[in-house]
Formats: sequence, structure tokens, C-alpha cells
Amino acid sequence: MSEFRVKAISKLQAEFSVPGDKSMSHRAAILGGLSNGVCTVRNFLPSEDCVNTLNAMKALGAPHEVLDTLPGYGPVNLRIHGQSMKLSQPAAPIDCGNAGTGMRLLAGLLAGQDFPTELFGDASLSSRPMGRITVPLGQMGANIETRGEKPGCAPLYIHPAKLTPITYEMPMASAQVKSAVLLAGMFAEGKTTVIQPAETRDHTERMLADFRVSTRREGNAISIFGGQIPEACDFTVPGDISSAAFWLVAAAALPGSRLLIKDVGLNPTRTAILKVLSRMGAHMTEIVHSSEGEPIGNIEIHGAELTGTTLFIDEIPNLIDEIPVIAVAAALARGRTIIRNAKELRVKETDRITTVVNGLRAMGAEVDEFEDGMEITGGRPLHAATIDSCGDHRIAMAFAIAGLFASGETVIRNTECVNTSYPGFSHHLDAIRHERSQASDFSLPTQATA
Ligand SMILES: O=C(O)C1=C[C@@H](OP(=O)(O)O)[C@@H](O)[C@H](O)C1
Ligand SMILES: C=C(OP(=O)(O)O)C(=O)O
Repeated sequence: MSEFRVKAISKLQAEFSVPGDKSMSHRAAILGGLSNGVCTVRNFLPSEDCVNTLNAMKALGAPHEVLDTLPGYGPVNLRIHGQSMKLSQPAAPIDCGNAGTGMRLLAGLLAGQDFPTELFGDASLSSRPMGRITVPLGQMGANIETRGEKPGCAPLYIHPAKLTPITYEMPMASAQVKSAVLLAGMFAEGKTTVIQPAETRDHTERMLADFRVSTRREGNAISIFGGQIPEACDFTVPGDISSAAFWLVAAAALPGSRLLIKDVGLNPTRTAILKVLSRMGAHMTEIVHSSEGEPIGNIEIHGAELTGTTLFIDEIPNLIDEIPVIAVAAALARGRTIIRNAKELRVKETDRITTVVNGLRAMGAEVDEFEDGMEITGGRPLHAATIDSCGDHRIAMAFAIAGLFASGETVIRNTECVNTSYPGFSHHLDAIRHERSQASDFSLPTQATA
């Protein structure tokens, strides 16, 4: 079992880029495979979650060629051979690993096929709620059985079905649910509409537009007409702002630091963390290089003495995966930080409210736990502790950042899980821990050209 050992740093001066965006990589694998030709995808995230989705598409009849790999991890540049919306029955059950996104989006894709499929995942994924997708997909006529030990959980048995369009008002702000219904809607005759209670990441809608599949947006409602065949296109995945978030917090909380994160996704439905860190006192500049399709650019951040803040209700869906590391920033800030309306955190890879609260308390922070969040009174010095990630990648990485500010040596146990979203994290952590500053120190292992 691998672990991180982390000590406090006194300096952070660095420039680097982070691996490709996880949400966009899942979607590129799926839409590329549905398209009417060959799609080159660059900077695909070679993480276990996204490679599982890519392999799922291959098992469904949409193969890919690997152009470059990140050695030890997976494909970075690849060519996907789209099947013009005609998928075929896989020879075996499909493994979604640890990925809620992979399983829920694939369930939407497979709900309206004329062949059966089975989707399964690891222990964590098998305990996450799938009713949020089986309910709307069922309303469309899908026949999906949840055969997990826990009611409403995976494995999913998806029987052949013919779908009819629906208008669905989502009870929670979830981009996975929205995307599952829109993907199912591509196979239903007529107009399928999803209404979201708050703005959620809009990568599916933007990528559908890249593939010339039209969707319509009216207020909080997004509609799609079935029967459109995505036109093959090439796609470059920007760096993942959720991965950048770990270093942004480290730099923000260390006065005198300067960090430049290059070529990262700056989609406004994902950048709420920048607003929060600015409110806490970090100095930040965003430079957008390109705003066509998915905005991409650089973020420069300078550290400061941080002060606590309250997260706004509308910000929550747009920084949901960053909350564990925002909680670390809050423990390092002076004053109170209030994180409420975030009960979705309880159904992620772990119950991220309890795992964050317990980890921060173990390091000496003052934290109150609520059903839907936590309140952190920052400013107490953090001390080293041994933290078990419980198999949750965001917990492992967030507490590695906390360790950079704690007295003594913090040990994070059970860290293999970081490969689900951030291959190369430990390489970047090493460079930061050893206070190396040159950009070249932060490059990932060289990519081999096939
Ligand atoms: O659509 C996506 O790519 C994602 C949506 C979010 O989940 P929810 O849709 O459950 O909020 C997020 O937590 C996950 O990491 C990725
Ligand atoms: C919750 C996450 O992902 P998923 O739902 O895809 O497992 C995450 O990446 O933090």
C-alpha cells in the first residue's frame, strides 16, 4: 500500500501544468465513440477512471489507437474511431472502477440500446446512489436493475429498451444526472429536457456543440433532440482545475509564494474555487488564451495571510470536488469558514464531510460537522497526523496539502487512489516538498510517441 510522507515547506515558487480534465476526458471518450468518423483527442487524462470509460467504449465497438502514453499510466493522445451511434453488445460486464461519472454517463448511453449490458465498479462505487439516474432513465422507458448489496446501488443490469423523451426536473444539482439524461435523449425520438435546480458544469453541452449536436438552453432547462449523429472532430483537453486546486490552495496559504498553473480549463462552471480563494485574500490573475468551446488559460496566484469566508449556495456545485482542499485552506485561514448546502459530499468516493472533519481534527483544527457541511475556525497551528485516505483520491491529495503546513511529518496512507484522477500527483508533490522551483522540475515523466 503506498503512502505520502509530507513535511512543512517554507517556499513555493513554481510554474507547471496539471493533467487533462477528468470530466471532459470521460465525455470525449463517449462522444468520440458515438461520432461518425475519426476523432483525435489530445491531453486525455490517463487516469484509471477515464481509461475505464475509454475501454468501455472499445468493448461497445468503438476502438481507439494510442498515439502517446504517459508511461506507467495510460493514453494521453489518441484517435477514437466513432461508430455513428451504432454500438454493439459487449462480450463481458463493463468495469467502471471508481468512477461515478463513468458509470452514470455510460448508463445514460446504454439505457436505450437494443442489447443488454452490465456495469460494475469497486466497493466505493458500489455503495454510491444510482437511483438518481435510474429514476429519470426509467421514466424514459429504460429497464435498469440495481443489483447491489445496498439497495439502489451497482452493479447495474441494463436491459434492452426503446426510449421516449421526457422533461425531467432534477432534485439535485448534478452534472452526471443531467449528462446521463441528455445522452439517453440522443437515442430517444423527440425532445428530451433536463431542468437543473442550479448551474452545474456544462461540459456535456459544450462538447455536444463541438460535435455539431444541437442542444437548446432556456433558463435552467437544457434540451436535446434525439437522432442526431455527432460529427467527428478533434479535441484538446485542458488541464483539470480540480487537480490544480491542490496547488492553488498551497500557494494561496503561503505568504510570499507565487504559482503559475498553465493551460488549465477556465470554464466558469468550474472556477468558483478562484473566487473563494480571492475572497480569502489570495492575489490571483486569470489569463484566458482561448474562449472558444472550453475556455483555457493560465492562473497566477500569490500567497497571503488568508481569512475565512462563507461559500455561497450557488457556488457549491461549481466547486464540489474542491471542497476537501478548500477546507484545508479554511483551517489555515484566520476566522470562520462556513460550508453548508453541500450534503452531496456525503455520497462521493467517501462521505467527504466526515472524512474531512476527522482528518482536520486529527491535525489540530477546530471543526464543527453538520449534516450538509462544516464550519471551520481557522488559525490554530496544524500538527502532523496519520491520515487514511479511505480510498478517496481527493482526501489523499487534500491532506497531502495540509501536511505542507503542519509541524512534524504527516503520513497519508492508502494513496494509490490518486491515480483515479491525478496520475503524477506524487511527482508534483515531491517537487513542491523539495522546494524546487524550475518549471522543468514539474514536468511529468516524458511521453513516449507510439
Ligand atoms: O459530470 C461530471 O463530470 C462530474 C460531476 C460532479 O458530480 P455530480 O454530478 O454528482 O455533482 C463531480 O463531483 C464529478 O467529479 C464529475
Ligand atoms: C466525485 C468525483 O468523481 P466521480 O463522481 O466521477 O467518482 C471526484 O472526482 O471527486
